[in-house]
Amino acid sequence: EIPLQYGADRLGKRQDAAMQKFRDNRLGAFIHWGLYAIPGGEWNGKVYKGAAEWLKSWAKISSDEWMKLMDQWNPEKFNAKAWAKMAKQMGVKYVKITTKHHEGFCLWPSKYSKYTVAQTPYKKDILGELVKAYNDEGIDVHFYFSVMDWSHPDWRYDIKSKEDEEAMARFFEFTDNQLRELAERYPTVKDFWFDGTWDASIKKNGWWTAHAEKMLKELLPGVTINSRLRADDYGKRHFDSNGHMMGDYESGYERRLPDPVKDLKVTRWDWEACMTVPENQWGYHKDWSLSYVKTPVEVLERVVHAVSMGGNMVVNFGPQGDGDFRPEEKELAAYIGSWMKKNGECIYGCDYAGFEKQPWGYYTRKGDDVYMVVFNPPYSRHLVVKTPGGTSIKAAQVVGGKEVKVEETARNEFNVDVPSALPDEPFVIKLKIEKKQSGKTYRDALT
Ligand SMILES: Cc1ccc([C@@H]2N[C@@H](C)[C@@H](O)[C@H]2O)cc1
Repeated sequence: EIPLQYGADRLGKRQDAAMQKFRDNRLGAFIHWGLYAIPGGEWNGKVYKGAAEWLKSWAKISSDEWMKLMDQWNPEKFNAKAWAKMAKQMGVKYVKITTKHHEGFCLWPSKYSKYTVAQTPYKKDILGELVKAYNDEGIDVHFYFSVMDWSHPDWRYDIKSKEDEEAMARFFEFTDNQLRELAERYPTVKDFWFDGTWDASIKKNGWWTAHAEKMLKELLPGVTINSRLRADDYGKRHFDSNGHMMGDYESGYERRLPDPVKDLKVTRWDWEACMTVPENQWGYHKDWSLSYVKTPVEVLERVVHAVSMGGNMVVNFGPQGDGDFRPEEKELAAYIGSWMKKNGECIYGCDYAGFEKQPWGYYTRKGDDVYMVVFNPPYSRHLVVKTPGGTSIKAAQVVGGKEVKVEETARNEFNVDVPSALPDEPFVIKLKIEKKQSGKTYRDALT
């Protein structure tokens, strides 16, 4: 192995209680909320199709011009308790909030920046209100933090001169101050999810990324940190030059998921995916007709897909500038929540089952219970299950419903019956499995 000073701090999954809670949570929500929610993708009468939280970039707006939006920041419909109720009803166990996105506007009254809620007509500490409201509902709070800060004069994309080096030194001190401030003001925060760390200016300073993780873990024992923060001695990100994951969970699955057959390697480490409901909108965009908007079932399938491979899924919400949510997002939260109320046991605390993927859907597992989450019931009305060697199925029951017939059809192969009255939404069958060789003998073909 290559000797590294700023490579992975640990091999294998963290086994402490805080990480187990991160893992057991499984379903989270992202909140992308900032000045970009005010224009909602439109500038000077032109609607930009790109991600709304990047409007400043698409419309080539100067920071001075962009920050004038602060004078309009007064979300009169914002109600932290209502947001927390919506999250509770959706069944999310944690919420990741953009404390500061690339634009540099802070949802908390940071004393290190003049671009914060304190300098807006709203004045109050939005982040503080949200942390309290979510925590009061028993929901963990995670902080999204963009290292790249378009508003800061010392931010550099690359380091090509002594001045750049000196500027970035000041920038890292500014960032350390903000991170320490967040940790000290909101000590119940459970995770920092870093973004905006792909530029050369960060890759050439792997030492700082290791320092930032170490500093937060000293301030908040148990806190989890995403792999996206980290760059090693050679600028390698997420996984160091020896192939070991940095941080506590992989955070590369943004708007994409590992393949359930080809990418089983991800079951060896912790990982968390995040997704948008439109094709690519994190912040509020006023016109969702510009791209495909996933249906609630399509969102649900991605949640189950992630959990079936031992990962978490964070579903994104982009609140409006007035502090309310668009109807599509309220409906999505309600649908997911009603499904979780009936079937959440196949998500929360569940992991990869180690069964071969089948076309009808996904497996998840909790101890000896294996769940079949069915999205595509077959015309045969038989759900084929291929069990690992020495494993057999003792019983099968629809969650919230009746037993279904299980029949052994070949070595380590079973037919589990689809319920006679086919449910009108994805349904879950709970299997009782047992370590048992089959009583039957099977001959393989001679070919
Ligand atoms: C090219 C690109 C840069 C940044 C992003 C940010 N990461 C997501 C989690 C959002 O915050 C998006 O603005 C997305 C794509």
